[in-house]
Amino acid sequence: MFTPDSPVHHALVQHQLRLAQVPTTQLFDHDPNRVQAFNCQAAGLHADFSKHRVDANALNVLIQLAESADLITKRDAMFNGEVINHTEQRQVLHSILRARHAHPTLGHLQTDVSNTLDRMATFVDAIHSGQWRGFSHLSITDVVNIGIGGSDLGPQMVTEALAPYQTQVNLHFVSNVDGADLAQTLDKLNPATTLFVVASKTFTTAETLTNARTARRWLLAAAGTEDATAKHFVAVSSAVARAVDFGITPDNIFPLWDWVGGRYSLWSAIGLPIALACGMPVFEQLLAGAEAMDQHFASAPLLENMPVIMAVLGIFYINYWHCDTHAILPYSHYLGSFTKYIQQLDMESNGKTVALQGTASSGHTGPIIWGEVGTNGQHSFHQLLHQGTRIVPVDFILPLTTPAVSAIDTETLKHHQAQLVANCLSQSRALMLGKSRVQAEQEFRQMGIPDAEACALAPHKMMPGNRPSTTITMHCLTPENLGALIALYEHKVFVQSAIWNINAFDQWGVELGKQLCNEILPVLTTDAATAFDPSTNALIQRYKDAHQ
Ligand SMILES: O=P(O)(O)OC[C@H]1O[C@H](O)[C@H](O)[C@@H](O)[C@@H]1O
Repeated sequence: MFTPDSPVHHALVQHQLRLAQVPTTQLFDHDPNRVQAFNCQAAGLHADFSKHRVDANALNVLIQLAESADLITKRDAMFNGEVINHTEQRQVLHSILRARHAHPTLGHLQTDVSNTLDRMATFVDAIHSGQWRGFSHLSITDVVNIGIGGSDLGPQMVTEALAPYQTQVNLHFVSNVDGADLAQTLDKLNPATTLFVVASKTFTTAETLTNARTARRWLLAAAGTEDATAKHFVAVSSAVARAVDFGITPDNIFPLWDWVGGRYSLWSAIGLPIALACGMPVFEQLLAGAEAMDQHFASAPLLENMPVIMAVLGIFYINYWHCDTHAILPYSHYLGSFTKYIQQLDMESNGKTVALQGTASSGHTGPIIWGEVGTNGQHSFHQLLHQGTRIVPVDFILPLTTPAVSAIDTETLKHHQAQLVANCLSQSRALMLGKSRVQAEQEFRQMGIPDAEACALAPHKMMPGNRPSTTITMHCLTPENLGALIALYEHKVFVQSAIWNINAFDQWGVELGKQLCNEILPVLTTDAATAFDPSTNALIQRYKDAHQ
């Protein structure tokens, strides 16, 4: 448990005070073995933790913090299917979706999973072979995934990340209830060759159902017959009856289970778009990569456990260095949506103020996650990372090689990749080294600026340095490595929740907005009187005036 008055807590306060006085470069000077000691290798990923503001003593105490929170017991409880999501009375078993080896007690769930994978394979094959035909007997060329949150971000991020593996249908994702999202997608498509995947675990999500109904009207207007729904709509849901009520044929509904959280669901049939775009073998490679990370998390000693080290370092910065935010900066164009995906995973899981027992949690919990692909962020917000008043710990994610592309020859592509890598390594180095007053003055003098003025201007060029980062590298962004990377973050989030003693698997905060939306919507669309707070009433009036 995360108890602020414990000896471990006091030790960490002292370590922070001590380490705040030690430049990171000095940590390297004191420990010639630091690069080897502060790195971790697992499931095709390598993490360099050596640029962090910790030494072996501090890291040992952080690991004690994890031990004192009963991390190992909690981890095993999750993998063994105990009901750890106590507010929803649910097991948390996304790991079963990717477990190839027979689980000692959860074999019945593995059977359901494997039956669903078989159904997915048959379906994907029918689409790819052209055997599945639309209302006018044409085969399917385009698939539109209609879903939001966990029923959108995962498959969207993965298909983008695995773009070099895409050989089959064209994929589109519609999530926003703003009609422009669906309209812009439909504008490009031919109803006769378009298939919709309505992805919703609960099948109650208003945005998804509104988009799905409008898409169905668009289809039926072209097809002229209700029968077309069965040929152009499939669903992924744990609420099969609701999907049937919507008009989707039972044979076209892929199941999902309440032991899979929405933001952990891309490994289930929610990943159908991934299999449709890249093929079932690629989807299975993704699962295999995640399983390799599960095995590492389940068995490696805590001090050599990649998600555990990431998690405890994160806690050190949040609770002892008082860092509020954490940047995720992937140096890969293919990982353009990775940060957005981790935002949901991390912030929806650990954005909590209540401990498991219902009391207020002690200290801050989940970080504010933000970021952008390198090198774009460098020309935008990195200024704040280098010279802003706040320390922002960073994860740099760097595939070392990039897959061949058709429009650029291999040598030129290699040249681009070298520049990308040089940028990534320079950023983590610059964050760590900063720039001293002497260096800054010298640079101004070299520009021909007189001494006195160079001294006066120097503070503007100075950078504090000692800003911490992890660099995660992999040989290439393969499906396996991507699976491992996602699972790494899932487990990092879990470890932090275990130490903060919060439930990472519910999301009651999201519900209030949904409830209030259900109250406001009828007032916007009918003559019902507004009876909310004065600000909301006035805003509703502005909406009504705009629609006079
Ligand atoms: O899949 P659905 O039931 O439609 O839910 C979609 C999303 O809804 C809510 O916003 C939840 O907070 C998310 O965790 C979930 O992924």
